[in-house]
Amino acid sequence: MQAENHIYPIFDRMLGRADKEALLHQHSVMIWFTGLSGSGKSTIAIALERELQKRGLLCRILDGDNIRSGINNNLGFSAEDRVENIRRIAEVGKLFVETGIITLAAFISPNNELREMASRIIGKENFLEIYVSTPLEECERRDVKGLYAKARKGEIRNFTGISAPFEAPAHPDLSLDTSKLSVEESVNRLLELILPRVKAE
Ligand SMILES: Nc1ncnc2c1ncn2[C@@H]1O[C@H](COP(=O)(O)OS(=O)(=O)O)[C@@H](OP(=O)(O)O)[C@H]1O
Ligand SMILES: Nc1ncnc2c1ncn2[C@@H]1O[C@H](COP(=O)(O)OP(=O)(O)O)[C@@H](O)[C@H]1O
Repeated sequence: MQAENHIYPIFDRMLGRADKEALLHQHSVMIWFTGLSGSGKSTIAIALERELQKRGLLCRILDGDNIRSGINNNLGFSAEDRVENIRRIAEVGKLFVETGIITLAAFISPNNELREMASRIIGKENFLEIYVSTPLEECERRDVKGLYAKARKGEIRNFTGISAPFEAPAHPDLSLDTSKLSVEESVNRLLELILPRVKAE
């Protein structure tokens, strides 16, 4: 009882998302990129972050390079591990969004169940789903990391698009096929969608 009396007044005084957003002169949102390996998720996120920063907007990118190599370095690509991967990313993403930061997550997140879980954790109203819909043939032609070749040879198991499924989102907020759109065109489409939401009045 005594502990509660001490703790509650402190929580009452804790600064909230609105205070952080006011400090940063922006509104936060989660921009969730989904698509095959090599579809262009990270490339577009990086280019978008630069454009938002030019406009005085603070962003944070979450991608395989900073998540799978760190907080999630004990996870692989089984169905169970992908659930835990996305769950942790969504929880971390939620913290950034609550800090007023525009958050860009670039993960394959290969099915509706995973993306719905992320949206539920972060809050539907804070979540924009961007489907980078570049066809498998183009991703495989690019084969940026040589992983498709290895997957075709059976050297990598459960490889999305080859030996593990990818379920396209039914109603994404935006679709970007990078076999047809330049990076600049994709970024411009994203800016049209995002700027009205994130700019402070
Ligand atoms: N089996 C298998 N399937 C898919 N991808 C694999 C696999 N093994 C390693 N990789 C590399 O890991 C990157 C995908 O990680 P994600 O965290 O985005 O995947 S997931 O959302 O949990 O499905 C993905 O990187 P991106 O190219 O950045 O998408 C791959 O390079
Ligand atoms: N129009 C385009 N949009 C995005 N990426 C493109 C485009 N054309 C070619 N690429 C190349 O495709 C690759 C996409 O890789 P990456 O961004 O790492 O994809 P992902 O994060 O989805 O795995 C990069 O080498 C990038 O330079």
